[in-house]
Amino acid sequence: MVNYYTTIQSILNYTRMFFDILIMWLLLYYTIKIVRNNSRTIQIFKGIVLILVIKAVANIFGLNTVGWIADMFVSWGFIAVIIIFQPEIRSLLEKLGKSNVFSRISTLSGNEKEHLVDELVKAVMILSKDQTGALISLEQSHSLNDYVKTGTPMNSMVTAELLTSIFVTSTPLHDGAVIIQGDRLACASAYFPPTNQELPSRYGARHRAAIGISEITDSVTIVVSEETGNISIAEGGQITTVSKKELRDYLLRVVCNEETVVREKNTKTQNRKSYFVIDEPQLVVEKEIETKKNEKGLLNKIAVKKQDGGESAEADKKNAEHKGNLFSGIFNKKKETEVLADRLSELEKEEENIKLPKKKKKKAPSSSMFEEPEILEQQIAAQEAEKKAQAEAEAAPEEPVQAAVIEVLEIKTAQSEDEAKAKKKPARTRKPKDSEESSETKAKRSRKKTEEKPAEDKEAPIAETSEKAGKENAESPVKAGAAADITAENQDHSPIDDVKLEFSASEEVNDHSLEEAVNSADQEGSDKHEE
Ligand SMILES: Nc1ncnc2c1ncn2[C@@H]1O[C@H](COP(=O)(O)OP(=O)(O)OP(=O)(O)O)[C@@H](O)[C@H]1O
Repeated sequence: MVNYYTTIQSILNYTRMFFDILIMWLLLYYTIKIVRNNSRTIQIFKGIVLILVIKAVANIFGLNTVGWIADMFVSWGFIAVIIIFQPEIRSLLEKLGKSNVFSRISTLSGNEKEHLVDELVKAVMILSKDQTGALISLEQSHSLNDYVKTGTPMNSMVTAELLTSIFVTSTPLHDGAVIIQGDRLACASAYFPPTNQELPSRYGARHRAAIGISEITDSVTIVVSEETGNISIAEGGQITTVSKKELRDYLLRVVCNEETVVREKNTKTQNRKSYFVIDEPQLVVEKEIETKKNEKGLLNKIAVKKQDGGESAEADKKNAEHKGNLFSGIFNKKKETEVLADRLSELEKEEENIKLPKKKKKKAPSSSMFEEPEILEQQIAAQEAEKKAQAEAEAAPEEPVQAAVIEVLEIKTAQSEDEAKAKKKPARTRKPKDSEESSETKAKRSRKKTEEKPAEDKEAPIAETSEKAGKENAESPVKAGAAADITAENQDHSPIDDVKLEFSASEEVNDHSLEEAVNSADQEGSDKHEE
């Protein structure tokens, strides 16, 4: 009797020990998992380990003060860790609270599960082909009821027709996500909290939302890109671009819980992206982390049903090399892939029966549409001002000539009127000769002269001014000609002569009118100068 009692007692003790170790192991496992998935926690974990090492070293060598400080850190560190990891702890507890032991999906029969997978694959294939954006989340053990509330409740059977209709862009329900609970389409237009991870710019709001929901729940989210038609799966904060076949394999595993074969060979560590792997993983270089190829990540979970009879490792390797991506190596069963291919081609045929409405071609936005309205207004105003200035310049071609004359007058105002009168005669006699010359010839002559003769002390400002006027007006024969008149004569005559030439270009100018012109031009020049 005593023996029986002690045996039961020892069995109970062993059971207790077993559960004790199991719970501790689970705690350790999940702690390491949380630490490893978060770069912030890795840093903090390293810090804690460092303090423990310092404490041990201090104890060994009898460094009392260092040991005391390390002790303080350890005893208060517990509270610090709780404060620092508050968001992580909260989400962990939330997950525990919301997890169902029996998820809706697990209560479905085998046929129902397979039907669900087929309908999903068919819908995604159509949406991908049509490049219609979609976001479909499959509830697992963690309830998505909170997110169902954010959308439009539907509670209908999952069919490819319904799914594709929802995401047609002209429908009111297309914006947001569809949530599937079990084999029911719970809601459309649901809103998911987007991730805060730093992602490449090509991933927009839809992909962010998919990663976001996969971070806080154990749901599996399928994303169809509107831009590329690519299909991606988000799970556990990771997103992976998959092919149609890979999508089906993955869903079979997730929904039907088919026994899978995880690749066992090639256990060497290799660089793999932390959360992004596209069809050609070698092209992706962002945020690489060291992971084991055979570890149970998202990629490795995509495997096929286990069957009797094996295929040689060589064939598997060849297959992997042929496909050239991470998914390829995991398919161990040739027969199985053939069966899958058959089912896929069947689905493709069925998919052809569903036609989506033709998309309206959107007008590509011009770059100016993205600019600020104020900047746009400023640009328009500047353009108008430029046009106005051009129109004015065209309407008043003589203005530069007048300006040049005024400049000449300003420089030469010191010269006496008598001198000007004395030089009137030759100017008048020369006038017909000048007027005979074409304005272009004058311009050429003026430029030549200016180049040949460097301006003399007295004449320099005039020459410069004339040259400037000539250059400015080189494009316009009228302006150039007028400027040349002044330039040419400046070399031999006084500025008053030039003025006379200018103003008597087409008609006879008498002394009186010339004086008046000189005076008025002088007045105008001084006014402008004042301005
Ligand atoms: N937080 C969210 N929850 C649910 N759906 C969202 C959320 N954010 C965006 N979406 C959906 O994504 C659409 C916008 O996608 P966006 O073009 O920004 O994403 P994307 O990741 O660049 O994908 P695509 O390649 O399809 O363009 C929205 O019209 C909406 O339907």
